[in-house]
Amino acid sequence: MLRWLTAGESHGPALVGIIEGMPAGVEVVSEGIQTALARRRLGYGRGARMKFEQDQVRIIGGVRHGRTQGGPVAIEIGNTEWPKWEQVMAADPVDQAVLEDSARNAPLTRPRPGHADFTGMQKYGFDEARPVLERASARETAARVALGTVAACFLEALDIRLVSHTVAVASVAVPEGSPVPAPRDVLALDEDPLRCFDRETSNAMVAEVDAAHKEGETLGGVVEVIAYGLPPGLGSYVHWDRRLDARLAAALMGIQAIKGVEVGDGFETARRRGSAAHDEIVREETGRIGRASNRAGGIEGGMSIGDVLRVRAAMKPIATVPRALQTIDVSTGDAAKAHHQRSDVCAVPAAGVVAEAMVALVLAEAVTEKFGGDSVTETRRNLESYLANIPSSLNSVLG
Ligand SMILES: Cc1cc2nc3c(=O)[nH]c(=O)nc-3n(C[C@H](O)[C@H](O)[C@H](O)COP(=O)(O)O)c2cc1C
Ligand SMILES: C=C(O[C@@H]1CC(C(=O)O)=C[C@@H](OP(=O)(O)O)[C@H]1O)C(=O)O
Repeated sequence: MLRWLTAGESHGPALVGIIEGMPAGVEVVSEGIQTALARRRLGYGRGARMKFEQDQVRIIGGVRHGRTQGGPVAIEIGNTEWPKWEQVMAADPVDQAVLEDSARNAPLTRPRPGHADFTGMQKYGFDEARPVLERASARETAARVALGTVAACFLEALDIRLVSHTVAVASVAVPEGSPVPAPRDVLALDEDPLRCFDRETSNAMVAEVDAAHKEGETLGGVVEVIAYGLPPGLGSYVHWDRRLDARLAAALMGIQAIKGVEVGDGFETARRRGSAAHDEIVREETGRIGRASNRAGGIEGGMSIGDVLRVRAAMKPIATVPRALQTIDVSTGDAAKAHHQRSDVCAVPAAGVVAEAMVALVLAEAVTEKFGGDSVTETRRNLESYLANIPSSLNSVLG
């Protein structure tokens, strides 16, 4: 069983992630995690905070000399901005006079529509939004990306590789039928300002972000995660919570601001007739039993079919709109404008990197569930044995 948790606040000293159940022998190094975290900070339209704040990675358990040991892997992501927040976010009680003097501690009583502020205050009994936004903030996704990197290293040892890219920013979308990126395209994707695989669309996305910025607006969009090298049979049709599509949807919906998930052609499939909706089963030149298309996104019956997996997540526009929205100042009861100091205009490229991490975690969990193994060598042996034992009349596996 693979399980994982994160802890920490947006302006706290550090975030912490723990992943338990990772087999021994997975190659993991701090530098790899640091690189993944740097990718999460990329993207045209992110706010000033992404530039001045740095993530400081420290693996504090479960890895020795670059390999997992079978125990829980714990990763700390220190925040270089902590000294500025030491009083406001102190775990232990702080002198009230010091807090009252601190501009940073000014009560946030004008909750932002679209964020967790208002309902979080009602639910947890706070009279201002600071304690809510500290945990609701997507800063927490840094810990998920760190854990997702460990999951991706495990998957890579089994020749399963993931790629994510931006397919839409607001209404600017890559043309229907555009080529999808492969693992070899990751460097080029990371160099693109929007992590978009289509140069012309990327230019139009940059213009869209610029226009939104100028007008005090924010934007959402759509990201896609693609996984290559999956065996058939991860997940199951036998129970709703064992379905791979259900688990991927929950994981992606669990990312802040994600409001929709599509598997394969998703909503477009619902508009098609049956004969144009499914992926016909064909004998390929290699003798392998394959599919004539990939509309289903590599999942049927809640199981991976051994084809390329494609899932998409739709992100709503950033809630902290510079052209601030109507709210109520809960300290006076009067109508007011929602609080706004700074924010991202568009964080869709970062959401793609987070989505990739979430998909890696779900796939790693599904792999450990099906193939087990206390070491990655054992997992690999079990996977190869399973593939070798699929009867030739059913063989959809290459090589
Ligand atoms: C990578 C990333 C960056 C984000 N940056 C901001 C931001 O700068 N300002 C903001 O108000 N919301 C930002 N959000 C979105 C909020 O976290 C999100 O709107 C909030 O949690 C409420 O969304 P929910 O209703 O889906 O929970 C970001 C989300 C992600 C995934
Ligand atoms: C810090 C990160 O994202 C933050 C996520 C976020 C939010 O409300 O979700 C709001 C912004 O923070 P602030 O309100 O302090 O400017 C983002 O910068 C990060 O991704 O590392």
